[in-house]
Amino acid sequence: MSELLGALDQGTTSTRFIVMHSHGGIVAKAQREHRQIYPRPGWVEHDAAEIWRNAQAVIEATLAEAKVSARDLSAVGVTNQRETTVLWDAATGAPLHNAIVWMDTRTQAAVDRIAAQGLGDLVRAKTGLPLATYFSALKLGWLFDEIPGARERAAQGAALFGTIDSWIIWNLTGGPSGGRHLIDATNASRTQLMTLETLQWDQELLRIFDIPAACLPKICSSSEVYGECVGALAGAPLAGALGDQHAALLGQACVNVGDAKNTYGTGCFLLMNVGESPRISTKGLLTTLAYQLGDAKPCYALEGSIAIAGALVQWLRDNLGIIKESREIEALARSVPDNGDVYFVPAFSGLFAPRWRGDARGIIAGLTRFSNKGHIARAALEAAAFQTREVLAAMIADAGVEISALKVDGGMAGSDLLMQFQADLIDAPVVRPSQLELTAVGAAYAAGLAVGVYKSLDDIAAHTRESRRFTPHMTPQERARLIASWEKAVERSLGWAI
Ligand SMILES: Nc1ncnc2c1ncn2[C@@H]1O[C@H](COP(=O)(O)OP(=O)(O)O)[C@@H](O)[C@H]1O
Ligand SMILES: O=P(O)(O)OC[C@H](O)CO
Repeated sequence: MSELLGALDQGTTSTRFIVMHSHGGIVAKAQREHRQIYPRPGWVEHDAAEIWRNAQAVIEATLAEAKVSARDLSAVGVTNQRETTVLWDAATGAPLHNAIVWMDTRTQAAVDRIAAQGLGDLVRAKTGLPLATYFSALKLGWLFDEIPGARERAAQGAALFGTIDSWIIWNLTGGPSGGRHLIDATNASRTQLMTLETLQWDQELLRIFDIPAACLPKICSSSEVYGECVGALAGAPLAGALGDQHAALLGQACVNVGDAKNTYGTGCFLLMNVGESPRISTKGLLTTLAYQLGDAKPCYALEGSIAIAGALVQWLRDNLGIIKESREIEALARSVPDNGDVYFVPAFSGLFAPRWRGDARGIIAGLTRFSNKGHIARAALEAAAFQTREVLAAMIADAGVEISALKVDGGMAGSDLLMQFQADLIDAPVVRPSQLELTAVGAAYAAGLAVGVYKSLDDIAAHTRESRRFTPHMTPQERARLIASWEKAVERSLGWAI
């Protein structure tokens, strides 16, 4: 018999809540965007209080649409944009500063300083992550350096650190009145403060990044009962939490070694399940925790992280105004037969995997009097596919496995033009599921597993459904020509920010 599950997906651009049947069908959902705050070039912030207000609003709206109460939900899961760093007052629940978002580059000087101390290899060996502006530890260090007295208050446990899952879980379970200060192990694996092998905070890393242990949340598995919700979800057991990319991996049922998925959201994140031992990449990929489900052995993944994908579509919408809604990019891109030799390298936050070049900045290359906004739209869509191809090549080389087909999800995977171009570029089928909300679905699966709605991962795998398969048609010569031009454009984006 089908049971109802809930999941809150707190993403980079919006927050949504879904109610779904345990067989995977979505009953109702509501979504709300939050403000993107850009105080300086390269800086990106969110108001964590606004995010919490939006979370409550979408929960209420979804329950009303589904005509159910929180007590009808067998369990609720949370999934979130990762790395984004919140520091808040334990007594009042007020954030001490805007949250610093994962794509923010303000910590580049700190990256360079720690690299100059020769600590990069040690940090990577312990955490699976390169030194980069992307991860939480340096963002938290920046907050401690900039907010007077914050480090001292944190050392007394009066100021609490969390990624967005922690912030939401603390608030959902009571906030200042007894809220649970937790982080799930997948999110903890993105802080650069946790040892990947042991899934514990690492004392040496805490010293390197100058972080007092008292402000850190307790690390929990991704699937267990963390507590009972209060407020809009009163009475529902909170039982699942994963970073959004890990949730999508579970939502796509990538539960066997070699299974991979690519999620096209604000950024683009390709994860491959590599099984029960973490393997450190030699090709510029991250090693990360895939998930840890209750007492079961943890499962690890290799990840290729691309900072800007759908965000480029939003940039064309918000900063240039050449489209009014994201989905309009498809028609604009189809108004031209090809990219007209225009390439858009969206290195707005430097380049992430596999290059890790903090000094790169965005460029549009190949413009002539012939170029028009259709070519720019097409180049913007194609940029996600070129970056994915590069990450996939690194992953195949690193993991030593071939990929028979690429599973995709996320808002931007709605673009048929992009999905066809992706299949052409990687010369392998791209498989789109019947619905793209697999991040939220994955968090609901984790919650359902914890309370026995699902007995095993096989139960989950039975619910994934393919809806469309894009097969490659491009000639090898055309593919090689396009890739060579893209690489020429990438070379020109490097070394801009120094
Ligand atoms: N039809 C579409 N074509 C291209 N891009 C799209 C389309 N629909 C949504 N997007 C882009 O996808 C992103 C939203 O996807 P989503 O998975 O909700 O992201 P996130 O979880 O990062 O907020 C936005 O950046 C948006 O511009
Ligand atoms: O919010 P998304 O879907 O763009 O995902 C953001 C990632 O978790 C950042 O690491």
